[in-house]
Amino acid sequence: MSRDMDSKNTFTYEDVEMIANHILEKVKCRPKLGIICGSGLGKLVDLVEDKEVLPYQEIPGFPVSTVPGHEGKLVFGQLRGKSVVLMQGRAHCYEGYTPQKITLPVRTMKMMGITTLFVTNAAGGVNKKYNIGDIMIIKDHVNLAGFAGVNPLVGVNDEKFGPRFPAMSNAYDLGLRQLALAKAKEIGFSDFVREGVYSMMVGPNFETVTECKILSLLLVDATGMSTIPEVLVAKHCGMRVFGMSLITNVVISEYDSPAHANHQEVLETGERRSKDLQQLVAAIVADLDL
Ligand SMILES: O=P(O)(O)O[C@@H]1C[C@H](O)[C@@H](CO)O1
Ligand SMILES: Nc1nc2[nH]cnc2c(=O)[nH]1
Repeated sequence: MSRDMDSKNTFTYEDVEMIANHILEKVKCRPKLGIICGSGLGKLVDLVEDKEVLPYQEIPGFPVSTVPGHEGKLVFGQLRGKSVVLMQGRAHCYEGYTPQKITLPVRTMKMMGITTLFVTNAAGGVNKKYNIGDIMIIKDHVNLAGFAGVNPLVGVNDEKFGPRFPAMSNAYDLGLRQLALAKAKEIGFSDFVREGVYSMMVGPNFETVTECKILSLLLVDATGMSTIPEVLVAKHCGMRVFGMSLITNVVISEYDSPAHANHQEVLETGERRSKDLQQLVAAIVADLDL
């Protein structure tokens, strides 16, 4: 397929179909479950057996992540007896990509037959009860980037993807949230697994103190720089969505505090919690009906 796809910022239905077919020609696996791994969470691929790996550079049009903690590989294989594809790393708008480009992999997964999407991310804890290392099951989001016009669904709408005005009141599937909470209890994780609201600003800077105070007033529990564009596109094309944030740091909400957020802490918390995240994801996937 032509590499012209790489310079595109928006993709037609036919473009996405071509990219999906290109991938399916290269791998044997035919998954129904897709998992996007957030910053420092790429070790989730350790759960996968019979791996088939495609670097994003080899997939026409796919944005390549430039951020440490995002490998940039599509990993197919078996996870607890289920066929799965993991995105080991994602691209973000703050890297200079359009919202349509960072969500191309989601539409491509849909076209490859994925019906359920798990999205994960590293996030800063806004809720004062949250601790570093907590896992938050996402029950809803506040699309702050969307308030500023950053939304992958802006533009011409092709009904073959989904409706012009998609509902988002049920973005994070209730059944999957209940399954995740039940599994967390079963494996003894209830003390650090919570349910809450995620928000996204484009980044790449972390929040100011006043921004953190505003997030708290907006009922946000954890904040990051990703996930929401992917969820909007996944819901638009009819996928079932489940989301999880690892609380890698707590946001700074006191003026004149000497503490500050940094990406190293984000990666270190991801590393420290990677086994727990693997255990929880494996337990959920084992009982998932696809
Ligand atoms: O890809 P995610 O949302 O997990 O990454 C978060 C947001 C930034 O990319 C990075 C900041 O440390 O972590
Ligand atoms: N915006 C934002 N993104 C994050 N990703 C990980 N931690 C944070 C944070 O504190 N703020």
